[in-house]
Amino acid sequence: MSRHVNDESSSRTDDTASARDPALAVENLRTVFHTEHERIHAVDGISFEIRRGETVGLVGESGSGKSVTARSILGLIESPGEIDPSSSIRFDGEDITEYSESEYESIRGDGIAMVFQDPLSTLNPVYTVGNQIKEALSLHQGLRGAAATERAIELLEEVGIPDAARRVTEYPHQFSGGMRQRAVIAMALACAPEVLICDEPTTALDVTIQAQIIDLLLDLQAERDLSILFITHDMGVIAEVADRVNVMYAGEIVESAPVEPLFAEPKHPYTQGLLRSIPGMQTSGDRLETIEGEVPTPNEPATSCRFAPRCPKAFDECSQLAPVPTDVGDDPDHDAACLLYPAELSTDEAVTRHESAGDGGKQ
Ligand SMILES: Nc1ncnc2c1ncn2[C@@H]1O[C@H](COP(=O)(O)OP(=O)(O)OP(=O)(O)O)[C@@H](O)[C@H]1O
Ligand code: NI
Repeated sequence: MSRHVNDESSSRTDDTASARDPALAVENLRTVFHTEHERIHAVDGISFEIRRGETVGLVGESGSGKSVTARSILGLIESPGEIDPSSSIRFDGEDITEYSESEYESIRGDGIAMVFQDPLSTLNPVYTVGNQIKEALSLHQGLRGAAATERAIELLEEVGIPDAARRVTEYPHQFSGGMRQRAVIAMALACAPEVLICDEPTTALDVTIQAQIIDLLLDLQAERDLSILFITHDMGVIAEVADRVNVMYAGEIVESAPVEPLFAEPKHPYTQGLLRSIPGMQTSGDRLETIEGEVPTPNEPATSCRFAPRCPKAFDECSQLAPVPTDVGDDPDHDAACLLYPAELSTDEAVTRHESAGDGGKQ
């Protein structure tokens, strides 16, 4: 959402534009679930990009729409869910939201791979870990037999599994939780993806193992120039992994910034609340704060700020007008969807700005 008109036109005239194009560009993604009684706007008009070799974090409390975003990118939304036709997800120069199931199959794994929270949802208990990696290698790289076995062992070594030549013949239940997640990452790498989506990949693991898996992902990214979308509800993890952060709330991105300014100067009251709720981040002497209340289910179109009922800074207009992503100050890379911004304007002026941007598009 920081794609300002000038950036776009200048990159088009540049010879190296394609090399600098983002690996993945999500624009105005809307994913709706039609249930018997309501329409749930699980992802409600979000835009972000992942550049090559970059890790973009998507962070927010439970129910904010992170996993639906990931599943939308991979073409895994099933009835009663639907991606609105006005949405676009560009990968390799094409809008993949228009892909058929067989076209999606051709990019899943090869182009965009995913690592889930629970490795057992990816690993099949009845096949050895090695055979599952070899299956991926055969499908995506055309490798079979001894060459595939050799490559599977290499991949297990690459993800830090000791004694890989022996473990390649073992079953998932013979692996510990951390080793299983490493094996899943090896499977994802077997497809040599450009983009890796990690949905809470460390949430089920204890803290030490969690740190090891994060280190592994960062190493692999540097070696393979991977673009990573890292989904978590944990601000502490985001601080370690992300180059850029998108904060999600009730289907919307409420703040977007490179990681340093996001932590140093969070602008959206929701981000400020999330940061106060991580141990060690609150001002000394304060008790650990959590944000009161829960993420509402976005079952109506946004006609107000969805965070307003929980927001300590809310004023009347917040419940009457939906804010749009806005530059918060001088940094064009730092946006917040909040009526408090742009900060240099008076509240009335800012409200008017959001009103007209909401009618005619974004800022
Ligand atoms: N199949 C479905 N049918 C109806 N609603 C759904 C479906 N899948 C997700 N939702 C709704 O979409 C919203 C976003 O869910 P999502 O799983 O993306 O949240 P999340 O941010 O990943 O949360 P968590 O941190 O708990 O994983 C929620 O309100 C959820 O109830
Ligand atoms: Ni989720």
